[in-house]
Amino acid sequence: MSDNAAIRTENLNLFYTGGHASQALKDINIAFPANRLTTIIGPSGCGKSSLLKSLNRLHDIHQNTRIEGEVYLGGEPVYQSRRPVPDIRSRIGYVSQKPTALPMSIYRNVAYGPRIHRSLGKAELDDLVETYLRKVNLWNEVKDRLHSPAAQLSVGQIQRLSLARSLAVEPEVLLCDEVTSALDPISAQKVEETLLQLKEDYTIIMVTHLMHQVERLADHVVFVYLGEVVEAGEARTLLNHPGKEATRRFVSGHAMPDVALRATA
Ligand SMILES: Nc1ncnc2c1ncn2[C@@H]1O[C@H](COP(=O)(O)OP(=O)(O)OP(=O)(O)O)[C@@H](O)[C@H]1O
Repeated sequence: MSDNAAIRTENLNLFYTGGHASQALKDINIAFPANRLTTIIGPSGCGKSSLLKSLNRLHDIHQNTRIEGEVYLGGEPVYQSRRPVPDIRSRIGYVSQKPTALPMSIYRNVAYGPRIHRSLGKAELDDLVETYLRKVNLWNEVKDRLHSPAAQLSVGQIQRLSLARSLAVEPEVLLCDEVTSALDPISAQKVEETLLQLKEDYTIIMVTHLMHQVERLADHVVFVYLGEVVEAGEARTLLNHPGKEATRRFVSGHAMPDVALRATA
């Protein structure tokens, strides 16, 4: 287990217990290194998003899931914890593939989380909003219309605003679920550039389908297949010299055998 892990899982299992009961994650033991960008890759339906969401207890909002095992954030348990779940989530930000603006101004989108967690004066909030809009390279585009509805921004701008909103509560870890998949190529490039800057200061864990994005952004890669971690390691090594046959097939673009998950007995 890596000493510099920001977040790690221990014997993590996830079951969907609804009509089509299945085990989506099986005995996941994985460490995500601090201040690195880790991409989670694998064929469609193999459990990438399920793994990402299990890291900040996003499955809690669905009744038909069961989690076994544990996630440790900086050594503290995420599941067997006495802290309220919103406290835990404030330490692990999540940005989804669907760019979403809260129905309020650009300014208030960024100030929303910090206002819940801390009491801040106007000058402090102004500073905070500018800081996080700058961090996501959006400040210059919106500084003259901070109090306009955020919904008036382009989809690509809204995705960078979503990043700013997540970062404004000062998480240690940022989870990104295919955050460029809904964007045009130029907007996607801007988000990628932002992530490259952010990874200096944050632990970023990102699900992506795009191998060229993995090559551009990843320091570390986790390859998931059929709900299991097949292989994880330093990006260049894993991509160029995979240790497992399944990884080699996937990174070289071969079709993978059926990824339908096995039903639980
Ligand atoms: N809420 C749910 N209830 C039941 N099954 C689910 C639920 N969410 C996901 N699954 C199933 O769990 C498996 C893993 O899904 P998941 O979305 O984690 O895969 P993925 O690798 O992220 O896929 P993709 O790349 O297509 O987004 C799939 O078989 C999926 O159908």
